Parts: sequence; C-alpha cells; structure tokens
Amino acid sequence: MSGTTRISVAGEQPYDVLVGRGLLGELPGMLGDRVRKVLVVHPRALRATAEAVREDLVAAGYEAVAAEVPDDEDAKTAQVAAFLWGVLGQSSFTRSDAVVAVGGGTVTDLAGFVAATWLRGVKVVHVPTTLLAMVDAAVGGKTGINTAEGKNLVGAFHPPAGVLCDLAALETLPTNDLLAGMAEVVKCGFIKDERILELVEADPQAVRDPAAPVVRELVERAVRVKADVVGRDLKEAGEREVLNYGHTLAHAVELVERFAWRHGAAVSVGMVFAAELAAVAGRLDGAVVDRHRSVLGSLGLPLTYRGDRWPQLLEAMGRDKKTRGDLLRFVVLDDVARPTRLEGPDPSLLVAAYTAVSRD
Ligand SMILES: NC(=O)c1ccc[n+]([C@@H]2O[C@H](COP(=O)([O-])OP(=O)(O)OC[C@H]3O[C@@H](n4cnc5c(N)ncnc54)[C@H](O)[C@@H]3O)[C@@H](O)[C@H]2O)c1
Ligand SMILES: O=C(O)C(=O)C[C@@H](O)[C@H](O)[C@H](O)COP(=O)(O)O
Ligand SMILES: [Zn+2]
Repeated sequence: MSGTTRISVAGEQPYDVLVGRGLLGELPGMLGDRVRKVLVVHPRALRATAEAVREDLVAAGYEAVAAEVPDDEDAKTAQVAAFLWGVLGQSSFTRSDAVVAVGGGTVTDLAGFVAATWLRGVKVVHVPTTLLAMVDAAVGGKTGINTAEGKNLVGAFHPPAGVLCDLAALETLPTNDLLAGMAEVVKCGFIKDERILELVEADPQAVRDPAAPVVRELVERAVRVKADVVGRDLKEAGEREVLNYGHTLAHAVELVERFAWRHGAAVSVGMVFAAELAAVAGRLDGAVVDRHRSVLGSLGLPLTYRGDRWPQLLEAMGRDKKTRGDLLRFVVLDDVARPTRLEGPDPSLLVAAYTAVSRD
C-alpha cells in the first residue's frame, strides 16, 4: 500500500483527500490558478512545519503569510477567529485568495470557519497533522468554534478545496493524541466498517506505531466512511448524524471539564455510554457493549467518566445540535454497522447508562 491514495468526496464542489507521504507538492494544485494570497494558519507546536509550507508557497509564486494560533481548544474561540479576520483584512485578502490550515482538528475547525466567514466564503485547503484531523475534522466541511455554553456552537458548513493527509506528520504526534484520533477511527468501525474493528482487535499494539501499514489502512478506511456519508448529506439533514456517534455525552464532558479532556478521549467514553444506552433500551446485545470496552480499552482510551456532574452534563446535552426542543436525541446502534437514533429516551434509561460508565 505505497504511493498516494486519492479519495473523492462528492457534493456541489467535489474535492479530493490525498493520503500518503511527502504530499506538500500537491498544495498549489489544490489551491488552483486564481489564488494569489494564502494565509497559513498553524498552532504554536507546528511553527517550523508551517514556515516550511509558507516558504514553499512563496517559492511557487504566492504571497503567503503565516498566522500562529494557540494549541488545543484555546484556538477555537471568537477572539482567535477575530485575530485571523484582522490578519486577512490587513493583508487585503480578496474572494479569490485562500486559507491553508496546518494542524490538528482545532486548527482545521477554526481556519475553516474563518475561511467560511471571510467575505462570506473563501477557499480553504486542509493539511491535517493529527490522526484525528486526517480521518475526521479536515474532511466533510464542518467548521466552527466553541462558546462558553458549549462545543462547536458557532460554525458553518464549508467544504475544503482539498485535504492533504501526509502520514509523516504523525511521527511527531504524542501517542496520546494518536490514540485520541483512534477513537474516531473506531467510531467509523462501529457505525459503518466492521473491518476497522477487526484490524484493531488483531493487533492493538501495532496501531500505536504511526509508521505501521495498519495505521495507513485505518486512515484510508475511516476517511472513506466519512467521505461516503458527507458526500450524500453535507448539511446533516439526516444520515450525517451517524458520524456524531458518542458525541452527545462527549461534548458535554469536554465542556464540564473545561476542555481538559482530549476530544477523542471524550468520544471514547461517549461511545461506551451510547452503547449502554442502546442496551438498556433493549436495542443492542450486551456482547456489542463489551466489544466497545475491549476495543477502546485495548487502545488505552477511557471507558469511564467519574466526574459526578450528571445535572451539568444533562444541561449541556440539551444544547447538542441533534436536540429538537426538549427532545434529546442520541445516535445508537442496533448492531455493529447498524446505526439508528433514539429520541427522547426515558430519563431512567439515561441514568442507567450513565451509572454504567461511572463505575469500573
Ligand atoms: N469538523 C469536524 O468534522 C471535526 C471532527 C472531529 C473533531 N473535530 C474537532 O477537532 C478537535 C480535536 O482535534 P485534534 O485531536 O487534532 O486536537 P488538536 O488540534 O488540539 O491537536 C492536538 C495537539 O497536537 C499538536 N499537534 C498537532 N499536530 C502535531 C504533530 N504532527 N506533531 C506534534 N504535535 C502536533 C497540537 O498543537 C495540539 O497541541 C476538536 O476541537 C474537535 O471538536 C472536528
Ligand atoms: O462530521 C460530523 O458530522 C461529525 O459529527 C464528526 C464528529 O467527529 C466531530 O467531532 C464534529 O465536529 C461534531 O460536530 P457537532 O455538529 O456535534 O458539533
Ligand atoms: Zn468528533
């Protein structure tokens, strides 16, 4: 499995996700002929990588400026977005100019949102550098920032012009960030592609090595799951909700823990919660719940949340985007690769599922 893999995402403006190594030479092709100015947005941790990207763009004839943003969720704020709008304004970026995001999901979400809103929409190309951003955040066009009330509450659907998943970037990524990305990969396994689960189960240790061939196969499989779904339902009219598996509780945990939890870690507990909820609602076999614990546990991902903050979590879940009026809605499974929705579950079921994830 060498060379570059091209995965196309359908839609009004189709685009490609490239997976391979040494892909930066593809950036001008993705930006297209009309772009003159490029804003390279990057976190502090990737200053050197972003500078190399900027220099390549200048050598290719672009006027390229770099803007550094905070690491982690501190990047996804209205203040940081306003800082980037300021840079675009001061550099007189027009509608034919572009933004390039070099970083993890926080940076692709932020830069994508800034691109969606600058002059009501300019081109963005994503260069994801975390596993999570490669398989999930950079693909599909969901962009956004957080507010004091919750995760991703302000945003826009703004698909990129292209995505470059250069697997070499994973070699500097801390293992806990790699494993957090694996939570979203495993999510794709539970909702659509059971082969992903089998690959992790076959050798959970190999999955921790970013250079292992299995990691590339997992990236490609997860990107295909996402590309397939968002190609049919960009704006989450229905099917796309399945990509939110585990996220109803996960986003609430992230909020009440003031973003001290990695997103992927919260999604791991969120999926165990969703599996327990489906089981107590009589929809899912206990063996599949156990499989959640064994696959996610084999990757060292958290299976429990002991914060003792149920009322705050319930309030935060009320602001989830799947909620309709007073009706909480959860993505649950009837079986592996058979996702469905559970609407307005009895509060006793929620408490039972929460109790099950609050203990060992
Ligand atoms: N838009 C979507 O569809 C979507 C999907 C999934 C997640 N998300 C969002 O993505 C975010 C999480 O993204 P993440 O897990 O990538 O976290 P992140 O962006 O915070 O990156 C994790 C850390 O790794 C550092 N880093 C990034 N690349 C590195 C590299 N190659 N080497 C060393 N350090 C590196 C970052 O600076 C940061 O400190 C959350 O905000 C989540 O809501 C969005
Ligand atoms: O792409 C999607 O759709 C997802 O739900 C993917 C999630 O992994 C991702 O975390 C997304 O940002 C969550 O979106 P939100 O609509 O719940 O904010
Ligand atoms: Zn997610």
